[in-house]
Amino acid sequence: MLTIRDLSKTYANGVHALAGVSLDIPQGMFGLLGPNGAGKSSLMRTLATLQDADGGSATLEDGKGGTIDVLRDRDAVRRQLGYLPQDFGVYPKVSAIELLEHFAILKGLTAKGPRKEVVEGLLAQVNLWEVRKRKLGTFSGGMRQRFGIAQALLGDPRLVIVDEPTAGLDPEERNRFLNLLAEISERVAVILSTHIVEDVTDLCPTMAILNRGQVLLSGRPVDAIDALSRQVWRKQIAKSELADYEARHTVLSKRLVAGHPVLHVFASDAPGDGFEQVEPDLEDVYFRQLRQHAKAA
Ligand SMILES: Nc1ncnc2c1ncn2[C@@H]1O[C@H](COP(=O)(O)OP(=O)(O)OP(=O)(O)O)[C@@H](O)[C@H]1O
Repeated sequence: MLTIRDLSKTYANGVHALAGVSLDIPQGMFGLLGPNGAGKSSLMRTLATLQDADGGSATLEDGKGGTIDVLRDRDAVRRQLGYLPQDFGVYPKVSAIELLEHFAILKGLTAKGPRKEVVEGLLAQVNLWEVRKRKLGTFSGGMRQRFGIAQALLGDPRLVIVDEPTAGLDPEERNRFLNLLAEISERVAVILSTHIVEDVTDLCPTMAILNRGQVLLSGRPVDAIDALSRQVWRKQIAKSELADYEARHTVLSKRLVAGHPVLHVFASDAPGDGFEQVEPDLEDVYFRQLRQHAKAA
């Protein structure tokens, strides 16, 4: 669906935001996972034709047997693409239906009848029909993001890019939003960029981990989890023991449970010290990759 090869971008301040990114992004939901500053937004903005890359290529299938050069043929990409940026702003004094109408006109839906049908259909799809006449300034974070999805779906895109859409949403809104994305991904390719591991675990059949502009891993989460099988160990310790354990073990994560740190450590053989083996999850995969990358740097 989308093939990215050796994409690079260095900003004027010398930051290598993309350092030779290559990815194959299929239909369905693709999770792009990485910490703040990994380069996710730089990649999303490049694919959305909002900024130039320094080198590399990105090719999008056009659905008719041909391909589109994403870096050069911007108009063609824009006809196939919906984008929800990280900092999606709305006019607070305008109602949802008015603003969506306005975006629809900008997208080229000039005929009134069909436009009304599309706008109303999208508002119903993202569950904002009841509140369509309310001013956007009164919307919660989750409602705003669902409105953001409605505008991204205008013009029937084949690829939808959403950049960190769940940051700041409460658990219920986050769930609702992710369910909406899952529904959409049955029909269009969705790239979901996020620093929240569960967003990917819950939803994405394929994924990549990005850090400091480099792809650390890409493929199916289940395979990456399988590869860690029998190598993740867990133990609850006292806070005062933390530094000692960190010095002696490869600690992947520590989480406070009832005030006591629970460690996940990586070890190919039993690490002793009272650790018990656990089934690895995607968070273990993620922290292991980031750790290895930090060590190599
Ligand atoms: N316009 C810019 N000029 C200079 N440096 C930039 C610019 N945009 C991003 N950067 C830097 O490039 C790196 C990658 O940033 P980017 O926003 O792509 O990462 P990200 O993974 O989306 O992180 P975040 O979630 O924090 O936005 C960071 O070090 C950032 O400070």
